[in-house]
Amino acid sequence: MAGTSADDDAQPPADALSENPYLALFVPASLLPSRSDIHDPTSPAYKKARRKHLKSTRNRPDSPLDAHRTPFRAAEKKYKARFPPPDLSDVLDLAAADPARAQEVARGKCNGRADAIPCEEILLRGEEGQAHQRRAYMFPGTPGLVLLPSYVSRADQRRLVRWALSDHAKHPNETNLDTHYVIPREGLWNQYLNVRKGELEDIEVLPRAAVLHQSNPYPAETLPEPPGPRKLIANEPASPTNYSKLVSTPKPPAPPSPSDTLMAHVDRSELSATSPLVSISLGCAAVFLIGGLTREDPPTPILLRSGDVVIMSGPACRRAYHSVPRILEGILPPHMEGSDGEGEDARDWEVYEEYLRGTRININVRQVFPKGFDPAAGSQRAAP
Ligand SMILES: O=C(O)CCC(=O)C(=O)O
Ligand SMILES: [Fe+2]
Repeated sequence: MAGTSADDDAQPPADALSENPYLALFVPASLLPSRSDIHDPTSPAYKKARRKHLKSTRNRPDSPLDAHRTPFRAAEKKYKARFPPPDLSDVLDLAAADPARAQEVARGKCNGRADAIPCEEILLRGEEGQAHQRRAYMFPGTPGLVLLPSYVSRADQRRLVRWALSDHAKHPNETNLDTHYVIPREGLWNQYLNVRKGELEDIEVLPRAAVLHQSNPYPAETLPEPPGPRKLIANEPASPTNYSKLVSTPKPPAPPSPSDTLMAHVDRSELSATSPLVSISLGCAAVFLIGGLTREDPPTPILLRSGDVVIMSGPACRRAYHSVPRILEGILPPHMEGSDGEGEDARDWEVYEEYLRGTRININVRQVFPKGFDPAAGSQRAAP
């Protein structure tokens, strides 16, 4: 976070105050934007970032994707931009209207707006009269999309972070790193924890290519290309009829990605194109874009914060283009900081916090096979 001085603290965040009536009540001066803030065009930080940006883009060739920039691609480029930092005022940010999340919102250098996108609010059943009754939001522009802001409790968010890193990202589960590296059975995260505790000497993680160079299961034309301008992905959607063919074709390893963002794609691996997908966001906030069945449909931008849940359901939404072009790294909600919990929660949280500060974790649950489909036989079972 940018450093502050007494002088810096005297500057009120004019735009933020006009957007969020709760800010004035909750924001400690140390959290207000400072003169060393990249969002302030008069600050030295902004000028330095501008010089760096001009220098780094001087001789860069245009990506072939930019020759015809679809509305989806244009939106991705906008939110990806490092300089100048993107304006998020057209991004839906429901936390901006929730007094319970005012501190979390106040930390952001760029926030969205609670009224940026038309949506319909529904009070969740069975929560009437509770202090913080949770709500769901539906979108007339994207049928099948449901957003449940702040659905996961703060304690559960911390539990899920531990579960994702320590319990889930290890054998027998596969991660994208398994494609390129020989990963220890206890998983990279647990190995890292043991090294930090001094219980284990650091082990070098070797690229698979270095270990298995003599037996490459992939035909030469499917090998990943070196990182370069991004290419559009258009895999054949899975279905009960082409399932056997798809599973018997080796999947080429994905090229190494320069960052944690997720390019526009349609979820095509599920044979069931209509069962709902449930997605939980943890850690740093991110801009999520969801469009239509082609990249020509302009996407809806939504800021997903820690604890938010998205449900993608129905044929239009399950096969809609979506992406995560931006993680707002460096800023965590207050409840993801500090080991002030009890028991399990207080145990070595520091290392999780340190990791999360630059990261967003997404956990999603999806049904791959339709009811009655037998993956071993590769066919639909006859109805009983
Ligand atoms: O990170 C997200 O919110 C979306 C993840 C996603 O689209 C995917 O895993 O297919
Ligand atoms: Fe996806």
